[in-house]
Amino acid sequence: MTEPVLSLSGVTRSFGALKVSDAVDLDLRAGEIHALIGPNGAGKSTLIKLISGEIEPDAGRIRFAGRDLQGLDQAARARLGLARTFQVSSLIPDFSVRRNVMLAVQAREGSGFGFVRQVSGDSRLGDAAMTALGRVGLQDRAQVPAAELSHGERRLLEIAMALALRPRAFLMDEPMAGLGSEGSGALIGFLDSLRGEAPILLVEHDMDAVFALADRISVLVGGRVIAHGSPDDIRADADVRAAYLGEE
Ligand SMILES: Nc1ncnc2c1ncn2[C@@H]1O[C@H](COP(=O)(O)OP(=O)(O)OP(=O)(O)O)[C@@H](O)[C@H]1O
Repeated sequence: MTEPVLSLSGVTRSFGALKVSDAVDLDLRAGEIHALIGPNGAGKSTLIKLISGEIEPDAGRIRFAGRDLQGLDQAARARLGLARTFQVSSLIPDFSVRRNVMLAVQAREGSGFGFVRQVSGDSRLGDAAMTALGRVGLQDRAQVPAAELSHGERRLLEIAMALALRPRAFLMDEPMAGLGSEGSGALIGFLDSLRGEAPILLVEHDMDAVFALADRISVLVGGRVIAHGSPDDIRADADVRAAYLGEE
């Protein structure tokens, strides 16, 4: 079998006395959506932060696109093709939707977010931005300041910015949060079509979305992966039902 796009082995991280990631093994293969579920405080967001480089593990290895990520900061990991979505802080609220995506395209090309003023006149960047916006259905909102978008539209903008990076893998932390049923239905459809482009590690509390989308599911409880398998395996797993799904 080919090497997974992303793999974690023995990843461990504590905050003080609290072990939040406990010898986690996990992988993400080409073409799949791998959902990471678990109760509040299980350590899901911490794993996303460990993978994206926001924090470093105390022990264990993370490999992505054939290389060890140890010592690489968030920007370097993003340049390798690791796209983390739903960092609301990455939007510039006063800039238009289109200009926000143009900045993301420019960042992919290595010049960073430094040349904020020059970006607005570059038609090539503008075209790439409009392509990404068209993919998520936001082309009609391109000229609106990002601050005026609805919550659901902001989520889509963040996906467009990630798409513009042409990533090798997506890390998505609760993309459905705060969306109504119509919004989450549309996002489920879109994510479903996205997995062929780049695999998705999906942290999500919305179990309808998880069971609709996931090819595989890992269940995290107290920082440990207590179960891993297909959606049918997970539904049938007695430990999971006791630890998590039973709470629903
Ligand atoms: N920087 C930090 N310093 C100290 N404790 C932290 C820090 N970050 C997270 N924690 C603790 O680690 C545990 C796991 O948090 P994490 O946010 O990873 O859980 P989660 O599974 O994503 O939860 P939720 O589903 O509620 O978002 C929690 O007990 C949290 O309080």
